[in-house]
Amino acid sequence: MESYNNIGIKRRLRRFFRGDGRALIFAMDHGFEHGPTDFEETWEHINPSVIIRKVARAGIDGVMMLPGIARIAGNELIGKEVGLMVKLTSKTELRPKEEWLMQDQLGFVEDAIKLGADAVAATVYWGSPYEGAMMRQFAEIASYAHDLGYPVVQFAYPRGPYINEKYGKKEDYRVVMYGARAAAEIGADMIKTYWTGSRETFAKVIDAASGVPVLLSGGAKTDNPLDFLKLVWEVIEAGGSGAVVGRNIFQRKNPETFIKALLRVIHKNEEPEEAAKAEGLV
Ligand SMILES: O=C(COP(=O)(O)O)[C@@H](O)[C@H](O)[C@H](O)COP(=O)(O)O
Repeated sequence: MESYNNIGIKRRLRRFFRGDGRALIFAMDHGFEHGPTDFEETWEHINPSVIIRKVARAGIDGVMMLPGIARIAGNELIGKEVGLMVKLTSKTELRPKEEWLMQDQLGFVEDAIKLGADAVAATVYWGSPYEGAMMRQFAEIASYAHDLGYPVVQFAYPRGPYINEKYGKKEDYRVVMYGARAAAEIGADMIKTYWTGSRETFAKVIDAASGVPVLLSGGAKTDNPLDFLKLVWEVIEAGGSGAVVGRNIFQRKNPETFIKALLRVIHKNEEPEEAAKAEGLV
């Protein structure tokens, strides 16, 4: 029975990655995690169908959404070769700040499967006072999903009071590396995490994940699109498996052009300047 499940996990994971083992995944959970104001600059993208249509048209490899957004915009993915990742945990920024270090489960593996998901995802804030609860939550989701042959993606985000005390900042490579290692050890099939500031240190994070693909978590939009292309270039040069990007795509007026430039960097090994020029970004 186990071998059946493993093949399922492998096949579904491949729906995100091209033959080069890399992927560009569009993230759209911001209306919940940050609030709808994240869409203010490009308001038409508040409608998930509008932005999902654009990203699919641009050739994105995968999309990550919460169950309700997948329900609203799922039609846009029918007939497209785009992997669907449904995230099953989250938090709002409306809750008291002392609870921001916890993500709760808001959907179930069965819901994701009914939505046609190829993978499910859950966040663990390593170092949080609620770490234990998120570990259990992740383990329960993973155990259930793995039994059914579905891969589980971990957003491995070290966050917590002791991290700052011990390492100074959560982006210290030793902290990110620790989170990625913990994600691999708990059974994640793909890891999304922070940039560590240099190619060399990010390569160590990848080593610590021991073969589990590590993707960059995008972060805030850069004013100059070239800066973000350069960041993704560094991730790929470090041996990273790609990027999961939200704001740097949907907060731009021309997301399709930007995606095409990112795909050039990720899949064609084009230098950022070259990719930006080819897509008319500079
Ligand atoms: O992890 C998330 C939010 O992280 P955050 O608490 O803002 O550091 C995800 O909800 C986002 O989808 C992810 O960060 C990717 O989106 P961008 O950071 O590229 O906008």
